Amino acid sequence: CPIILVPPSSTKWSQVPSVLKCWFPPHAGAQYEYILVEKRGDKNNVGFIQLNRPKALNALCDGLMKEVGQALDAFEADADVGAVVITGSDRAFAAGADIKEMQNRTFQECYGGNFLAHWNRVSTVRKPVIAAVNGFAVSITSPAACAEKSDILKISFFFFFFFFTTQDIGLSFK
Ligand SMILES: C/C=C/C(=O)SCCNC(=O)CCNC(=O)[C@H](O)C(C)(C)COP(=O)(O)OP(=O)(O)OC[C@H]1O[C@@H](n2cnc3c(N)ncnc32)[C@H](O)[C@@H]1OP(=O)(O)O
Repeated sequence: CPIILVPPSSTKWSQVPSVLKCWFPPHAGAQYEYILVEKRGDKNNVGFIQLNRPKALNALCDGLMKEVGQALDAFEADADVGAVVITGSDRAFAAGADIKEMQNRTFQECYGGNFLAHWNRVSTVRKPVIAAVNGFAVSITSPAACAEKSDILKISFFFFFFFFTTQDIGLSFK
C-alpha cells in the first residue's frame, strides 16, 4: 500500500529537511513560515496565498518570496486550480522589500548574485493571479522603465499617485 507522508500540523516548511521536501507538496500539509496557503471556493479550485508577516507589515523578505514561488509552482502544477489569489493582512498587503534584510547587501552581492531574480515567478505563472490588496502596498521602481513595459503599469502609476494623495502608499508590482 502507498506510504503517505503527512508532517505534523505545527511543522514549518523551513523546518522540513530538504531531503523530505520532495515527498509532499508544500500545500499538502506542511506549513510555510511566511505565508498561508490553501485551496478555496465551492469547487476547491482557487489557490489562495496569504502573506503572513503581520508584525513586519508583510515586508517581502527572501524567505517569503521563495515560499510564494513554491506555492505558485504547486498551484501551477495542480490541474484542479484555475486561478490564484494573493492577499495580505488587515493593515498591509505588503510593505515592499524587506529593507532590514537589504540594508547590508552590497551592489556587487546583489548584481553578481542576481538578487531578486526569483521575484519574477509571479509574472510567469500561466494561470491568472489576482492581488487582493488591503492597506499598505509599497514598492519602488523606475516609472520610465515600467511605463515602457505595458499599459497596465502606466495605470498602476496613476494609482500610485492616487494612493499617495489619500494617505495610503501603493504601487503595483511588475
Ligand atoms: C525591489 C523592491 C524595492 C522596494 O520594495 S523598496 C520599498 C521598501 N519599503 C519601504 O520603504 C516601506 C518601509 N515601511 C514604511 O515606510 C512604514 O512601515 C509604513 C509607511 C508602510 C507603515 O508605517 P507604520 O504604520 O508607522 O508602521 P511601522 O511602525 O513603520 O512598521 C511596523 C513594523 O513593520 C516593520 N517594517 C515595515 N516595513 C518594513 C520593510 N519594508 N522591511 C522590513 N520591516 C518593515 C517595521 O520595522 C516595524 O517593525 P518593528 O516595530 O519591529 O521595528
